Amino acid sequence: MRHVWIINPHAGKRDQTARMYAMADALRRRHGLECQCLLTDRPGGAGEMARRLAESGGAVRIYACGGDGTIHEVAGGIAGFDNAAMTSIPAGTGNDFLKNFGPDAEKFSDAENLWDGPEFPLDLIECNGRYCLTIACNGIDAQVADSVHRITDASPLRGRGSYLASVAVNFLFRDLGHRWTVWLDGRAVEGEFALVSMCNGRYYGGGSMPVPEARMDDGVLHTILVRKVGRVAFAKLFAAYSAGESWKFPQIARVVTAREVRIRSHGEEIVTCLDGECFRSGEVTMRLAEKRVRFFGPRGCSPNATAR
Ligand SMILES: Nc1ncnc2c1ncn2[C@@H]1O[C@H](COP(=O)(O)OP(=O)(O)OP(=O)(O)O)[C@@H](O)[C@H]1O
Repeated sequence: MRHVWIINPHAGKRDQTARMYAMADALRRRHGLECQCLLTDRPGGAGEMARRLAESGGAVRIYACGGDGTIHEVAGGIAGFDNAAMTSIPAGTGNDFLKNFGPDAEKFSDAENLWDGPEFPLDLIECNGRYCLTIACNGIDAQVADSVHRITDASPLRGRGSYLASVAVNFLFRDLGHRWTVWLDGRAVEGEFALVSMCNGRYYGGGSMPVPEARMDDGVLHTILVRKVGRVAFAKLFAAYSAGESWKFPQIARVVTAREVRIRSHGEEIVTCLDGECFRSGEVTMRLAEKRVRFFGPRGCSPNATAR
């Protein structure tokens, strides 16, 4: 069994490459493991490295060292491969994925808790030929995520701070609605939508939790649909949405459990964000990819630790 660290030196506030090398070295010395460290050289590099390792055919455990973007790439790279499993060593800014594990998230910082940890398969969301581990969002929340990257590059704000700044910018200066047709397992709904987000995990945007019932291994995806509303109504909804209480606004928001959700825009391109990584297109299809990635973690941990 190989143990491979895929390290994103550009994740988080400071480069943690040296700490990752030291952890890999410690496992090599203490347990005689075959450990290797690889550094990403560009965006998308972690996904390609993970895929190459999985395609090589041998048993491999991959440690995604970075933030949600790095985890997203590695999960997409090994999705569907039986010989490859992954975990996360947090070195990112938001690290929203690990929030799903509750207090056990801290244990992921030490590879000593990981190398022989149990495996459990997680569901994924397949979206336009890519994979998403936690939340696939479309509309205003994806626009917010898209702007977060620009704010983070251009200011000292990080994490929740840059997220809230991005919410303010989009809320004040962008259109809050889009004319879309949305198919829920083939059933069409037409109208103006602020956002349509499919949730496998519970957290994004530095800690917002739109659907607290979402579980990452139950073969069920929860999609939250929010209709276009005025800025005042949206401001009232925002806090409830982030706290998983959008049920307080039944005229505006609803949650469905469709296995496939398709969105077609009748105007500008749809902004989609998968685990914080954004792209634009005219049509988006999101569907359940059940138990598609093998994940391992500290003994006793659960990706549903904070689920209601
Ligand atoms: N060598 C590299 N050079 C430049 N960018 C890279 C490199 N390797 C990876 N990236 C990009 O760095 C970005 C940020 O990585 P990541 O999301 O893991 O960290 P983060 O943004 O600090 O954390 P989080 O997403 O948890 O807030 C990703 O979009 C990834 O594609």
